[in-house]
Amino acid sequence: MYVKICGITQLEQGLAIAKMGANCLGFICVTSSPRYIDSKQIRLITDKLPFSVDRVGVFMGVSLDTSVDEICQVARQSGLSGIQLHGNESPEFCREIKTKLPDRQLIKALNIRSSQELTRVDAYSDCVDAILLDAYDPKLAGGTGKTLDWQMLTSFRPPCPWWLAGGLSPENITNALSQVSPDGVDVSSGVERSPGDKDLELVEKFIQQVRTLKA
Ligand SMILES: O=C(O)c1ccccc1N[C@@H]1O[C@H](COP(=O)(O)O)[C@@H](O)[C@H]1O
Repeated sequence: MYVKICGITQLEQGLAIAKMGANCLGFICVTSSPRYIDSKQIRLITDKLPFSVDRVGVFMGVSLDTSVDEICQVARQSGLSGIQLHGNESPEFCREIKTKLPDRQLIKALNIRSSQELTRVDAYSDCVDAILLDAYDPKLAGGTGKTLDWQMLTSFRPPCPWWLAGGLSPENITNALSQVSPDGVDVSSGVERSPGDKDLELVEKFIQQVRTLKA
């Protein structure tokens, strides 16, 4: 199972988490987030990471008016291998990013309120590499610590890979994975002391639990 640890802001923590066996580190490129990190700081971390570890930037493409070109520029400057779109980006916006950066992994995050909203996935499954499902919050796009209703996802099998996010932690990951079968999991606030400051013990516990359940 693919494990992404998101909201990395410190070099030493990023390197330690890579050593623990995370498949991917996430960097928040949304300026309004308390986990925001700029291109220069991301580059200092990505330059030192092993090539085997993916490095994904999290963006909000439309609602904060970050254009395709700005995202591409940050991706290149930061040495990102992937882009996670966590705003109201359309499938066309995703296609434009994929055309300009064909070699980067593209993940579209959707904040889901109800089982009816799962059909939103259909419009994206042919233009992204993975769909990420996160919980809905009226004020914040992500990093909220809110969980999805896992019960509504027990038979969720989209035509593309999908990752489970939203309020995951070492305490609830076993329960979550006993109900749903994602291709990957993504965690941020559930393994930190304060926004952007990861608790390495919690990160290790989280990764170990996932590896015990799903190799
Ligand atoms: O973490 C943030 O501050 C953030 C800001 C804007 C968009 C997305 C953000 N984080 C993403 O939210 C999910 C779930 O986080 P959590 O585990 O519930 O804290 C995750 O994909 C982060 O990448």
